[in-house]
Amino acid sequence: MTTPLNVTTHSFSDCQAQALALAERVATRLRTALAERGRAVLAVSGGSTPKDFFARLSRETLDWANVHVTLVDERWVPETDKRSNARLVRSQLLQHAASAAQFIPLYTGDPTPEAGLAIANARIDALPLPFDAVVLGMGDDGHTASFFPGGDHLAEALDLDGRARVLPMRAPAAGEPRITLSLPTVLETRALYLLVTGEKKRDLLADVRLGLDAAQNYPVRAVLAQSRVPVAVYWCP
Ligand SMILES: O=C(O)[C@H](O)[C@@H](O)[C@H](O)[C@H](O)COP(=O)(O)O
Repeated sequence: MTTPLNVTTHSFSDCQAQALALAERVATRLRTALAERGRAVLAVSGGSTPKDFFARLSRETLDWANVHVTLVDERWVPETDKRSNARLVRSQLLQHAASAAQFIPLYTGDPTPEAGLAIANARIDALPLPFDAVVLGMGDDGHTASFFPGGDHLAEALDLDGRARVLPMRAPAAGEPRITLSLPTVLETRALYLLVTGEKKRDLLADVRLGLDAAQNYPVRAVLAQSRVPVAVYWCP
């Protein structure tokens, strides 16, 4: 029995075309927000996939000084660490025109995400939500954000009625302790994008759509099967 998904998929023959198309789409979303509300709010994910997207988006001409940029999730490391998503965003996205954006990191410098949770929650609470765009990635294990299989706060993070905006997350496949927006906060957006590459991730998404038993526990399924906001998947080989 297939899973009714709130998803449209945009497939590209090459990943530069994918990156450019998403950058143009997100830039349009930001320009609309700036025109209508005088400000825009963007949340992006880390990992290796978004580098080309970030490079393209960083060159888009718009009023970046009135754009708030934050992270969907973060590895609990300082920005001096190569694993830092804040480091990735500062070096790949907040360059060129986008260097003027207001960046709100999640890492607080506290020894653990649990210790930094109140500050991180306050930072997200202070944003003029809803987001205008949220860009997710996905791992080969079906995680997205830091919603990892076996995560210690996974059930709470995926609770659509949950009240926490940000949660700590420790999981076997997560590497460092993480901090992540909760699913209801990820879904508090005018537009939601899932940026994925490669056949393995394409097939994983197909398994979710087909409702295969193996896919039932992929955390990304919670994002694809919800009915609050449509998901636009951007895929390239
Ligand atoms: O902190 C992170 O790693 C991300 O936020 C995470 O959710 C990422 O999007 C996936 O792990 C995909 O990572 P790749 O793009 O490296 O495959």
